[in-house]
Amino acid sequence: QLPPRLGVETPHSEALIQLFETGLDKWGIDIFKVDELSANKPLTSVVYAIFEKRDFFSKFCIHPSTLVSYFSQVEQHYKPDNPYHNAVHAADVTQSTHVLLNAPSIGNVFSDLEILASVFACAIHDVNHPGVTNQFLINTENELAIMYNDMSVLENHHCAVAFKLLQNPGSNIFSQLDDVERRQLRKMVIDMVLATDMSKHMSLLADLKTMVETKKVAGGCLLKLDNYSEKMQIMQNMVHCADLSNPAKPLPLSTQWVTRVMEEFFSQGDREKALGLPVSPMCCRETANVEKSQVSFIDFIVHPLWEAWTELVHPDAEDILNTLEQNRDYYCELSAAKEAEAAS
Ligand SMILES: O[C@@H](CN1CCOCC1)Cn1nccc1-c1ccc(OC(F)F)c(OC2CCCC2)c1
Ligand SMILES: [Zn+2]
Repeated sequence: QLPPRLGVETPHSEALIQLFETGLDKWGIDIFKVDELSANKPLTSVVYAIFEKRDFFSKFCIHPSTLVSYFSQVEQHYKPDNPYHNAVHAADVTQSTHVLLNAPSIGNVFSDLEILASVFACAIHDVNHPGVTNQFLINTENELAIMYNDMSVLENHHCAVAFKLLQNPGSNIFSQLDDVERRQLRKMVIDMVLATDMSKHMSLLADLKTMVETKKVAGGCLLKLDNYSEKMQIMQNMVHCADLSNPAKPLPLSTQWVTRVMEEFFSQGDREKALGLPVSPMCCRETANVEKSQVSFIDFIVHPLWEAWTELVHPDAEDILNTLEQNRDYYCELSAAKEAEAAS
């Protein structure tokens, strides 16, 4: 028999259905409201809603109860005590990518399997995140760093946990794919999740800029890119853009993410101090300048990435870039005001 609507038991199912009706395809849905209305199952409900909207249940012969069984386990493996790297972030990145995939200029570029892989990769991309950085795991010789030889430690772990959960009985949502499709999907997911490692950011962005310069466009649509590598570059950058989309969301959402990420960074700083380790940049709650850090994060990392993406899908992401620039100015003014106050 069918699981509850949207795959989650909640007293607010009607309101949640309403919210998805109006907001699922919109940049700026209140994902924190989704968290509340889904009784803290934002990931399962967002994935269920996207699979329904994209008709994935029938396209890939996935039984709704299998989807609920698998993503409930994935959701449980996101640590709810993490202020930032929790299931709400996963739901946010997944829904953001769902919106990016709807850009007209991307329309016919990706196959259903590639779209399935992208949505799945987002949903699991930070699963079981410990709330500390790769550098912290390496510096403390954490078992995960030993396991993955200090290479993309978190990202390898997220992938491995996600695929291990698929093997649980009644949870393999890909059981009806043929072997070729399943192998292709697994490779695409691994390539996308490993590309969310911030140490890959500069090379990913360089490739995106090269592609934009040589962009093959006909009639405003990106041409069907035949080779895997070019297509994967776009998918990796799309997921990376969604992962770094907090500053490009409406300000009330963006400020909540800043508070959350700083809380997570500060608790890492507290742990580093307690361990006698040097405190990582922006992790010291006594000295960090939150607003200034956001301005440089946007100027040096987020804006260059979104500028390149906006050019690639021109003009579909103009509003997103504008929001990013407005938010940047907000943090800049806040930072200046803080400085002026400190000087007075
Ligand atoms: O840590 C970031 C990459 N580092 C690379 C080295 O330079 C500083 C930035 C990306 N990252 N990785 C995991 C979470 C986040 C991350 C996600 C949303 C962030 O801000 C906001 F949008 F919520 C965010 O802000 C930090 C704190 C102040 C500036 C950067 C960080
Ligand atoms: Zn993430």
